[in-house]
Amino acid sequence: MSLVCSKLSFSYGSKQILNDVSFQVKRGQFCAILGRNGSGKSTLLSCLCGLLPAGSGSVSVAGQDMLSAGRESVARMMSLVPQEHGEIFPFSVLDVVVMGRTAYLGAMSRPSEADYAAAGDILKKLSADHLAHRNFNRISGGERQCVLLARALLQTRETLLMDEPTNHLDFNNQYSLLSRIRTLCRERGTRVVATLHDPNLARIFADTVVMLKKGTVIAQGPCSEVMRPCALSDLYETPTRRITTREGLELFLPEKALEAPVLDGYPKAQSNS
Ligand SMILES: Nc1ncnc2c1ncn2[C@@H]1O[C@H](COP(=O)(O)OP(=O)(O)OP(=O)(O)O)[C@@H](O)[C@H]1O
Repeated sequence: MSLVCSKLSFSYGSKQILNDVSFQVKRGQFCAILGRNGSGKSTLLSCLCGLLPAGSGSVSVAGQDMLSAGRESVARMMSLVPQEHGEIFPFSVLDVVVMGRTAYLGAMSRPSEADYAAAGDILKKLSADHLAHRNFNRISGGERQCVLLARALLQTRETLLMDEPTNHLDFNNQYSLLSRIRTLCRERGTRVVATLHDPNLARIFADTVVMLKKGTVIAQGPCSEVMRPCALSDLYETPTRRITTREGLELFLPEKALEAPVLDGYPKAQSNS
């Protein structure tokens, strides 16, 4: 019961953005997509859920072909939390979350009390129930991110696509949110495909990683096997070192951080590769 992306390609006009991208994500697994700015991460998410038409290749979820499926069928199998979220009609947060039920409603029907209860329940699980009656346009960027995550979780239990979910979040909330997402997905068996800019967040929270360089997958597999300094040096085109904490946690830093003048006067960082 996997999401299977096979030989997916996409171009904007004559500019090839994705080249034969293939990977799989099982139920309950968190897959991080890593790559430099402009490497095609957001484009990949848009192609997976049919917002952009793939030039070739296939995408299936639990054996169901997503590229030929109708919008509602796709929406029941995949939900996308976008990177940017501008102002919308001044809906309450609860109304925005309940929009996650749209794919399940008939043309003229309205969300039921049960839909609203489920929306409130998801907000509570994300510790965001205090926002329920606020105007969506008047909450902070990080709070909006959380509300759109709640909407996506209400939309489907199958697959969550997240474009830079930590974008608007402070240092503490980045860890809180990813930790909650991982727990929720394990409990519900939801697959997560998330683009991340910080390889350390991927190392801590993801099960698998796909490294995308100029639209081509250069490495993929379990984080513990694939996330090596040489692979990250190649991906980000900057020499990268691994630092292992006393607790055994592996973290990565570009060498330029270790050489930065700010380290003057501090004990030298212990790096082991
Ligand atoms: N509408 C568009 N028309 C033409 N080219 C585009 C369009 N949108 C994006 N691109 C180009 O496609 C490439 C991939 O963009 P994409 O947004 O997928 O990269 P990304 O890896 O998500 O980048 P970032 O990490 O900066 O968000 C970039 O070269 C970008 O300039």
